[in-house]
Order: sequence, then C-alpha cells, then structure tokens
Amino acid sequence: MEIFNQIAPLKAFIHAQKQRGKSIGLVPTMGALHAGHLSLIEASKKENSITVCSIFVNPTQFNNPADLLKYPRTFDKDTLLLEKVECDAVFYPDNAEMYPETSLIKFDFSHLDKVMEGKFRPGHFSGVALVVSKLFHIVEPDHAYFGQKDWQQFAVIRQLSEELKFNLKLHSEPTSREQDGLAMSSRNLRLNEQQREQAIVFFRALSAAKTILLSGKSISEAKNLVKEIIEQQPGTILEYFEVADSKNLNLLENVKDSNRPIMCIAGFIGEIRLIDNMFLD
Ligand SMILES: Nc1ncnc2c1ncn2[C@@H]1O[C@H](COP(=O)(O)OP(=O)(O)OP(=O)(O)O)[C@@H](O)[C@H]1O
Ligand SMILES: CC(C)(CO)[C@@H](O)C(=O)[O-]
Ligand code: BAL
Repeated sequence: MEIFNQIAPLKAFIHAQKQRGKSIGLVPTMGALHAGHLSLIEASKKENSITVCSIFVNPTQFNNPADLLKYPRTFDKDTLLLEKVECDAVFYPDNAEMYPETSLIKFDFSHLDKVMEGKFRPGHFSGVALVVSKLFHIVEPDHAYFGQKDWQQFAVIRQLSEELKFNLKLHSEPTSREQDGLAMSSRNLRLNEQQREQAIVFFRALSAAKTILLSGKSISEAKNLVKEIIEQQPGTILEYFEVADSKNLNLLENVKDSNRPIMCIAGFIGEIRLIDNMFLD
C-alpha cells in the first residue's frame, strides 16, 4: 500500500493509474477507522481497480475546538487495517499541505445546511464542502464513497458535486452497527464503559419512533416519545430529533409529505456528541 503525505506524488500516482485505464475509487475519512469505514473500502474495491483512502482531520469543519483537539487519531492502527483490506493508497496530508495560511472560502448551501447538523454546527458543512472539493480535485476519482450515518453530509456533497460538475459517481453505503445497534463512529472511542452502554439510547429512540410512525402516529407524538426515552437515560442530552425528506432535507410535520422520509437524531453522552439516522422504509 502506498502512503502519500503530499499532493504532487499522489497526483502522479493517480495519473499513471489512469493512463493504464484503471478506475479510481475515493473513500474520504478522518481516520480512527472502524468496520464502517472498511465497508466503504470494500464497496470501492468492488467497483474500482484502485482505491484511495484519505485520512485528514479537517480543521475547518469543526465548530467546537475541544472536539477537534480530542478527535481520535490512530494512524498506525489505521494503516494496518487498510493493509489488511488491501486498500491501494492512503492520502495522509497535514494542514499545511491542504490549506494556505489563511483560508477564506466559505460555502452556503441555503436550506441544506441550515437544519439539523447545520443548525447546531454552524460552518460545519462549509468546511466539509471545502475539503471534499479539494479531495475531488486532487484525486479526480471515478467513484466516491460515503456512509449513510452522515446523511445530511451526503445531501450537501451531492449538491456540491452537481453544481461544480465533478465528473464522478457518489455512493452512500449503509450504516455499520455494533451488535446492540449503536452506529459505529470514530467518536465512540471516547466513550467510557458506562457511556458506551448509555450510547445505545439513540438507536433505541430511533427504533421506537419508527415503530409508532409506521403504526400511524404523528411526528409530534414521535418527538415526544424520543424526548421521553432520552430524558429517562441519565448522562444523555437530546440535541434534535427530526423527520426530514431524505432528498431535499425539508423538515416534515407529516410523513405523508415525503416519498422517502428519514429520521435523524443527535445528542450528547457526557461531552461526546453522536448522530444517527434511520429511514422509515
Ligand atoms: N457506521 C458507519 N457505517 C458506514 N459508514 C460510516 C460509518 N461511520 C462513518 N461512516 C462514514 O465514513 C466516512 C468517514 O467518516 P468519519 O471519518 O468522520 O468517521 P465517523 O465514524 O463518522 O467519525 P465521527 O462521526 O466520530 O466523526 C464518512 O463518509 C462517514 O459517513
Ligand atoms: C467527508 C469527510 C472526510 C470530510 O472531512 C468527513 O466529514 C467525514 O469523515 O465524514
Ligand atoms: N463524520 C462527520 C465528520 C464530523 O463529525 O466532523
């Protein structure tokens, strides 16, 4: 497996592969890899001759400096995992390689980045869009793979890719879960044993909301139920629970107003912020 810290040699590698007619799959990550990330690598390997995984903890997408500081960094373990699944190349740049001393560009996605994650993490999606644009420019992939767990991120990147005419196909892969249902997440590494048990509350709340929504109850009844479930679990705080149209992210008051509604949740276990989501079908 090739490891690149710099853009120029990575571009030369990609160029040589493309000249040989190889297709390129890109899996952007922030490292601290888990089975969810590896499922994206597997998906890319199935459809491409060369898979590139990027590992970069992107400072411009962090609205909370403590979150950036404490973000898990496990590069040595990550490379072992990537070797094991036979990823072809890793791009592991530092901040200076990716950003000028002063970064000025900001993105605004109108409604798409004003709700849910965008509302509670101002500037987050601007930072995501900026770094993903850079990665798409550098790697020029034929396919790029993202996880359903960050559904709003996928909607924003789809808009970005359409508007900027990136010539690639985007894929959203299903959320990999622990045995008890907890969505795998790099931030789970920060949970202590008790918090790890408590963290299942978000999956439990989504599952309970799905059951009552499918039985015909209203979204406001589902919101009350979710609030109740989270309040009953000590050490946890609900930030939001919303039901949205999965394409345009309009928040719904009635599930019948969308062809494919998705329930999205975010909250804190102690100071660790986690998100999850579930489709209603
Ligand atoms: N459980 C999962 N199953 C499938 N894909 C996932 C999962 N968790 C994250 N991903 C995807 O992996 C890619 C990289 O995500 P990232 O490195 O931020 O990991 P993460 O686990 O989401 O970390 P965190 O949420 O703590 O930032 C994203 O496209 C993300 O949606
Ligand atoms: C897409 C991404 C790698 C951009 O930094 C990040 O937001 C993530 O890991 O989901
Ligand atoms: N997986 C989303 C990246 C973030 O939380 O910043």
